[in-house]
Amino acid sequence: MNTDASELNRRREAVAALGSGLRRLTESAVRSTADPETLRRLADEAEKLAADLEAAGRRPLGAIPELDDLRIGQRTFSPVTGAGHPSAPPVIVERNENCVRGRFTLGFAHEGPPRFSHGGVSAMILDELMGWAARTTGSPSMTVDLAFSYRGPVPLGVPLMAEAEVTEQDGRSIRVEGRITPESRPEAVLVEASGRFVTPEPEQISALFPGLEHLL
Ligand SMILES: CCCCCCCC(=O)SCCNC(=O)CCNC(=O)[C@H](O)C(C)(C)COP(=O)(O)OP(=O)(O)OC[C@H]1O[C@@H](n2cnc3c(N)ncnc32)[C@H](O)[C@@H]1OP(=O)(O)O
Repeated sequence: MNTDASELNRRREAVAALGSGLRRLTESAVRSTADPETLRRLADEAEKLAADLEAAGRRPLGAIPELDDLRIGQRTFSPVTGAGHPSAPPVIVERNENCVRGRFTLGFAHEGPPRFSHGGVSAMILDELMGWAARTTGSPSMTVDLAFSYRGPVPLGVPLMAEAEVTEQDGRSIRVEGRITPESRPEAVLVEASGRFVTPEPEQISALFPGLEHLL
């Protein structure tokens, strides 16, 4: 496959375009009040679309898309930040020295209590952003312990912000704090998180991610 910069850009834009269309479809599907005949017809069309995509080529389990950069946490098909993922908000991340900030808006696809986000969605967003913050230390790491305090419901359809920063590093262990707030009121913390990330030993990395060591 041709992987020069312009070809990668064309692919990046096309992946984002498909992701955007699928997000609109997902949002429409979970809001739909259509009659059963319409739903069945659209279900058949969805099966055909899926078959076309499958026939056009699929990556095997464990293969890293060429658009990804694992060293900074960038995953094209991440369920949190991936422009190509059908249910990612997607969170748009800015990296700073030892902290990261993500901006996003949640929709019906992320609903838990009526009008508010599912608690697991908030947890998933914080886990990912805190992982990006841990990566600012320069070492790859994995979440081993993560605790959340839900202080207020997270509204759908409102611009939100997630922030995470490294608070301590001791050998392989990295402590990270995170929070979700409305973008317009950063002082109003809705979800708070505290976690620990551990850098696997080189032999653990080889056992867990064979062949990918040079990408981590
Ligand atoms: C390499 C990067 C790839 C990209 C990752 C993307 C981010 C993710 O999505 S991570 C996914 C979710 N997380 C996981 O699946 C991790 C599962 N856990 C593991 O595989 C292992 O715990 C692993 C490999 C990280 C570390 O294993 P191992 O080296 O045997 O741990 P171990 O020696 O027992 O513990 C290391 C330290 O962490 C602590 N620790 C381990 N597990 C926990 C835990 N659950 N809670 C609190 N502390 C823990 C230990 O107490 C120890 O601390 P200390 O050094 O102070 O004694």
